[in-house]
Amino acid sequence: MANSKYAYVRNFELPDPLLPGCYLICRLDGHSFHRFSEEHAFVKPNDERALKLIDHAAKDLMSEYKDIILAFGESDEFSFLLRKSTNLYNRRQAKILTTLTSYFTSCYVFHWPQYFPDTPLRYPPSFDGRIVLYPDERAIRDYFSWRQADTHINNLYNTVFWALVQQGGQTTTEAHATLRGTFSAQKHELLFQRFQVNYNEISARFKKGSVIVRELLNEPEDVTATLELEPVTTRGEETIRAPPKRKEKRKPKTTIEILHCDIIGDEFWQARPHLLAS
Ligand SMILES: Nc1nc2c(ncn2[C@@H]2O[C@H](COP(=O)(O)OP(=O)(O)OP(=O)(O)O)[C@@H](O)[C@H]2O)c(=O)[nH]1
Ligand SMILES: [Mg+2]
Repeated sequence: MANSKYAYVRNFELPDPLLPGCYLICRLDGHSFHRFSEEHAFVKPNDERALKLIDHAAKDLMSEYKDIILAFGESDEFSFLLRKSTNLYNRRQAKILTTLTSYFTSCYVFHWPQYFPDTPLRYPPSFDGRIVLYPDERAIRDYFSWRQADTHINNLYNTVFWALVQQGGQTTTEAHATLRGTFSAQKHELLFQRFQVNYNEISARFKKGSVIVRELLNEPEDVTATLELEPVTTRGEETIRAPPKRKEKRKPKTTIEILHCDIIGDEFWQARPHLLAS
């Protein structure tokens, strides 16, 4: 074959399988969103439009890839949990990471005009991505607790910081200096005393981030099973019933829900044992 002398280059393409039996977390993060948020005049510290947009892209990704069972997002990042038994693209790392990242990015751009109707995109945004393998449920729960704790710490800091700048008239350098070394309780107090803001009353979306979960739907009774018992004919005194049909193994029905709730602690996970089961 004319091409055969070139075909050896194929051998340089090495397989990149992800270890079986481990949970996969794919985390995507906006590239240089400090600049992107400035150029597109995001509201500080939280732009609800931007957060709803990134949630929308994440939900689209979960609709497209059914093996994503849970996602958590804050600021310019989203983490996606894939079930440990997933065989998506034969668990090829580059294939999974690149398709997820590019589909998510396309969805972000695709829905942009819906959330920013008066702000045309000045340049195309991009996201970086990584996949990390986790061996057990404990690590998965700790991973999401870590991201949500991060959301809380950043949001509290940013809320007080921008109150000091926007309402308190401090420069950004002064505001950083005011907050240096302060504990959480002191930040709450400062917000309340100086700006009459009760942090607990701030939107849950800002305080807790976005949790997107594939919830199990309660399935209605299987009506075909009852119909199968109806007699189809009689011979003499004998009633002949339809032969029992082989019951189809149905996948449980699911729905994708966006929540802004505590994922730290047992309650969330105990209510959803299906998430980490397979
Ligand atoms: N004003 C505003 N800025 C936001 C919002 N969400 C994210 N950002 C910006 O996006 C940044 C995200 O942080 P990082 O991911 O650490 O920073 P980055 O500039 O994206 O840098 P890399 O991720 O390393 O490329 C924040 O520091 C903010 O500047 C928002 O709702 N409002
Ligand atoms: Mg970023």
